[in-house]
Order: sequence, then structure tokens, then C-alpha cells
Amino acid sequence: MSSCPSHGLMPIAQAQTRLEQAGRHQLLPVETISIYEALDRILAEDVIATLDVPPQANSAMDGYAVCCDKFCTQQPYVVSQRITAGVAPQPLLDGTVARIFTGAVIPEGANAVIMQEDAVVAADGTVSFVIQPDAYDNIRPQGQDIRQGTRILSQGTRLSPAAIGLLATIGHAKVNVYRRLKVMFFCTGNELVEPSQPLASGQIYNSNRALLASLLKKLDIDLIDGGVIPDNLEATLDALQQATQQADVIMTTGGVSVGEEDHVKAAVNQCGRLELWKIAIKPGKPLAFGYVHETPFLGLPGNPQSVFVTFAILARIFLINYQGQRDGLTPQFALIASDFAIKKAQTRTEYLRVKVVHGSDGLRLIKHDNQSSGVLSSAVWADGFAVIPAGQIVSQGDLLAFLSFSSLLLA
Ligand SMILES: Nc1nc2c(c(=O)[nH]1)N[C@H]1C(S)=C(S)[C@@H](COP(=O)(O)OP(=O)(O)OC[C@H]3O[C@@H](n4cnc5c(N)ncnc54)[C@H](O)[C@@H]3O)O[C@H]1N2
Ligand code: MOO
Repeated sequence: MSSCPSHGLMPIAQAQTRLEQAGRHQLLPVETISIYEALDRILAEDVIATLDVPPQANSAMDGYAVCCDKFCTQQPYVVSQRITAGVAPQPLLDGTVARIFTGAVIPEGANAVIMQEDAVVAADGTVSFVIQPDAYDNIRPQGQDIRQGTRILSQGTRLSPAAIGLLATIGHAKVNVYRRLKVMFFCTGNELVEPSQPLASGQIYNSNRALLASLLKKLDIDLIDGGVIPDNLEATLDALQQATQQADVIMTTGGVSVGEEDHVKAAVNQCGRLELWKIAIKPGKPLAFGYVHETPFLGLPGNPQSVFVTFAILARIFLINYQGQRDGLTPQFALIASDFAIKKAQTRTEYLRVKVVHGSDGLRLIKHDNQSSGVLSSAVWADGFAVIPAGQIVSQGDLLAFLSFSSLLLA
């Protein structure tokens, strides 16, 4: 295990690269599904358009299709045909106009559409116009959206509502995607009690189970909830080994620190190998990554806020790469002025829970007073994380990288 020599901790960027490479090394099978089931799934092939969209030039307005060469605004025109959306028009007769509606195909011989608001219909049914049209006015040309033969979506795209709409635009009812990633997850700790059960002295409610399940669902992961593993090595070994039969990836919370009641690391070392441990991240330092036999394993620290941060900053990278995602891998961040100061530099890069507020001179980041790794309420209050790189102090007004929760969690 390589690590940062000064503090025995691996820099976050190095851990992220290792996790990305490990995730890319894995391959999921491909399946064909309906586009109506495909939201948030990962495309397993490039999609090439087999037709132009729109397939024919059509009208952008309700009005009249005209030929604007030799056009005269004073002249009354005979309306020689009526073209509605969905029908094939006849060629436009010389010296006439066609009544046309939005989305209807432009007839051969017409090269502009005049809106009906700019037309005057006489009692005899002829039409004159108050404007002189230019060629292509109010015409949506063939292939304006998509040209036949172009790649419209790339392998590795997470299918958004717009991407699914685009597949339908070119007539695809089905799409090839990677099978959903199966993650089996466990919480560890003798102190844990499930919500709704009575709480005895020394016990706490298991919040990581609900938290981690929700974080995984955000990535469209197929969950297997393994429940709680008690704090002993045999139970931990059993649970991890059984999980290799059921899941693509195993995740745990807790038990990765240095106390003799922390058995997860020891169990992974016994039935597999640990590749990463101790990252320069605050909170979340004891994040562990390795393999149980050959099944990838992610051990998140037990503190609920450490679960949230290590999931968003580290585990997510491994998971989305394993899912096959190759676009949008880097969360978007904004640089926003800090409304607070940090006078003491840290040895770990810190992810502070902050809110974005409107100050008199623009946006500002305010931080919650309680940044403890055991605290979840400040994460509900916050909009995202401000990143304070290891070794840096912050003065009021400094620009900080702000990562919104939505950019981190919507994959
Ligand atoms: N001597 C040292 N002690 C600790 C170090 C260290 O470097 N030296 N690191 C600290 C840091 S940083 C962290 S983070 C924690 C991580 O410890 P573990 O991953 O072993 O987690 P646990 O000890 O099992 O639990 C920590 C904390 O979180 C609570 N917890 C655990 N699971 C849940 C759950 N499912 N729901 C709610 N809360 C949970 C648990 O009760 C503990 O309070 O280690 C430090 N110690
Ligand atoms: O790294 Mo721990 O998560 O600071 O509390």
C-alpha cells in the first residue's frame, strides 16, 4: 500500500485514481431492455442514427406554405391544399399557397412559411400577406436535430430523460445496457438497534443502514441488505465470504479503524487482500478497499458523516466505473467565496458541510457549526461540501471549491 510519506495517509487524488482503475477493470454483462425501463442505466454500445431527424422539412408555425421567389405582398393567393401534421403533401401548384400546420411536411415547391397572424383571408377564401417572407422562414429543415449516420449517444452514458427521449426520436424501442450492479452491504457494531426497536443503555439506532441503502439507490444499484454483523472476527469472515456468492461488490460500514473491536480489516486480510486503507480525507480516514477472494470490497468508516463523505468522494468513483459509466465521472464544482475563516491547516483534505447564501456582493458559503463525523443533522442542513485542501488555511472571502450534494449523488 503506498501512502503519503509525511502522515502515513494516501492523498485523495491518488486513492480516487486507484478506485477508478479498479472499477474500470470490472465488466458487467449486457442486457437488452425497453427504453421505458432504461432511466439511469448505463448504455453498453454507441448508438448511431439510422435516419435524419426530422425525417423531412416541416413547418414550425401554423400558417401558409409559400414560394418566396416572385412573391408579392399585395396579391391575393388561392389556397391550393391543406396540409396537416402526419400526411404527405402534394407539390405546391405554381402561383398558389398551401394552408399548413405546425409539424406538417413542407410541400415540394414551397420554401417558407408565413404565420397566420401575418395573413388576411378574404371572403372568397383567397389569402394575402402583410409581410415579405425570406427563404426558410419558419421551416425546420430535414436533419436539423440529427443527421443519419452520426453517433448520438456513446457507450458508457448514464441514460438521462433527454437521452431516452433521443432514443425514441430515432425509433429505438429497446436499448443495450449493462446489467445493474449488485452490491451486498452490511453494518457492523454490537451497539446497533434497528429503528422502531426499544433502545437500551449503550445502544444507538442503526442509521448507516438506511443512509447507505439510500446512497446506493441514488446510483441505481441493485441492493442486497445483509443486515448487521456483530463485532467478532468469525461472524465477519462468514458474512463476507457468503456475500461473494451473491454480489458483484461487498460494502460494510464500521469496524475499519484500529481498535481490537474493529474486525472488518482483519477479516478482509484473511480471506482476500486490502489494497487501500487510511486516506487523507476528513471525515473518513480509515476507508478501506480490497477484495474478498476476488469480489471487490469497500469498507466505509462507521461514523455516519464519514459514510456520507467517503461514499460521495471515494466509493462512488469505484461503483460508477464498475457500472460502466464513462461520462460525467467528475462532479461539477463551483468556486464560491467563503464567509468563514479556518486558521489551522489540517493534514487531511476536509469536506465541510456548507450552505450557499446570497450575500451583498454575490454568493457566499456559510458552514455549519457542528462538523463532527458523528453528526448527520448538519448534512441535512447543508447544500454540499466546501473542500479545504490538506495544508491550507482559509481567510474570509477566499474562493473555495463547492460540491453540491446533487452533483455528487445523482451519479
Ligand atoms: N485510536 C484511534 N481511534 C480512531 C481512529 C484512529 O485513527 N485512531 N480513527 C477514528 C476515525 S477518524 C474514525 S472515522 C472512526 C472509524 O471507526 P470504524 O470505522 O472502526 O467505526 P466504528 O468504530 O465501528 O464506529 C465509529 C462510530 O460510528 C458509530 N456507528 C457505527 N456504525 C453505525 C451505524 N450503523 N449507525 C450509526 N452509527 C454507527 C459507532 O457507534 C461509533 O460511534 O474511528 C476513529 N477512531
Ligand atoms: O475520519 Mo473520521 O471519519 O474523522 O471521524
